[in-house]
Amino acid sequence: QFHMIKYEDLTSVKSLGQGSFTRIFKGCKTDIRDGEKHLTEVLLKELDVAHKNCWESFFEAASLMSQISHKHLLHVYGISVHGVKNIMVQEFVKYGALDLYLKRGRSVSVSWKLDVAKQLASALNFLEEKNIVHGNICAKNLLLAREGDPSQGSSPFVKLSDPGISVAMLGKDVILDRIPWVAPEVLEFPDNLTLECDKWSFGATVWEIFNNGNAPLRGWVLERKRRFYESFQQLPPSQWTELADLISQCMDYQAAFRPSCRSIIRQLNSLITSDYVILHATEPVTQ
Ligand SMILES: N#Cc1ccc(Nc2nc(N)cc(-n3cnc(CCO)c3)n2)cc1
Repeated sequence: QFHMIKYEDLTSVKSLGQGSFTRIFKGCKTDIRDGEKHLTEVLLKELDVAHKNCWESFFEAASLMSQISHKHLLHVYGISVHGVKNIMVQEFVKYGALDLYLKRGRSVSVSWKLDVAKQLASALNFLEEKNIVHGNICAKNLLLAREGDPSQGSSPFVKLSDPGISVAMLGKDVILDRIPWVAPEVLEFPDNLTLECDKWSFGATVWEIFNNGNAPLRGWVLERKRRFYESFQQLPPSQWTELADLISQCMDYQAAFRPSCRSIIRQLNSLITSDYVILHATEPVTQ
């Protein structure tokens, strides 16, 4: 279901570190179109050999992203298999993962953050309309294509990355480690990812964005994370009550009570017009 890219048409330029079970490289793809040689800057996502057995799930994620197209969904050019190497070839998104961008201490305005949240909500709405579950919504999987001018509040532009290997393929410990992004019901039924699971993850991701990319429950051990769900705890609420309300609606332990994407977008729109935004034009950067 997707384009196969010849390994010899790819060159990797430099390593950019790793995602979970993958390593990522900045690279180049050459293709010949109407007799001309074209070079395209790409992101090469290589599945760790140790997780070679997950290659179906790895490529399923790629095919999900290449079957549909939306301005806030990452474009996947195709895949390349060469010996033990399984490589997903993606568009190179200029500023990389949003969590790292925010952690680098860029002071961005509240309206900048709301803009990003709204773009993610519209990508989720698009997937919901097609009844497609992403399964790994988090700030690390939000890629920043345009910075916008954070202080002038000129708008950023984000793209949702592929979900990677399905959480159902991974061990219990990986699922526990994804607390609080993974919906509570996924711990019991990892094979049954629903659209509601993405709503929960959306809530945790908005929390990250408004906490400057700092991970919620950062550094907690798995046992403590598990107890967080067992005792139905919520993330520390933002002092902006309307935002805290939206996050806790998304992170409702009863999946059926989580809001529709349309409701999420409506609530974000009313947040954007609230006076809190003007009062907190650029939050002081809290390290
Ligand atoms: N310094 C720097 C820098 C690094 C990366 C990019 N670009 C880019 N493009 C993509 N398509 C995907 C990713 N990416 C980043 N982390 C993951 C793993 C979690 O998904 C995926 N990064 C741009 C600048």
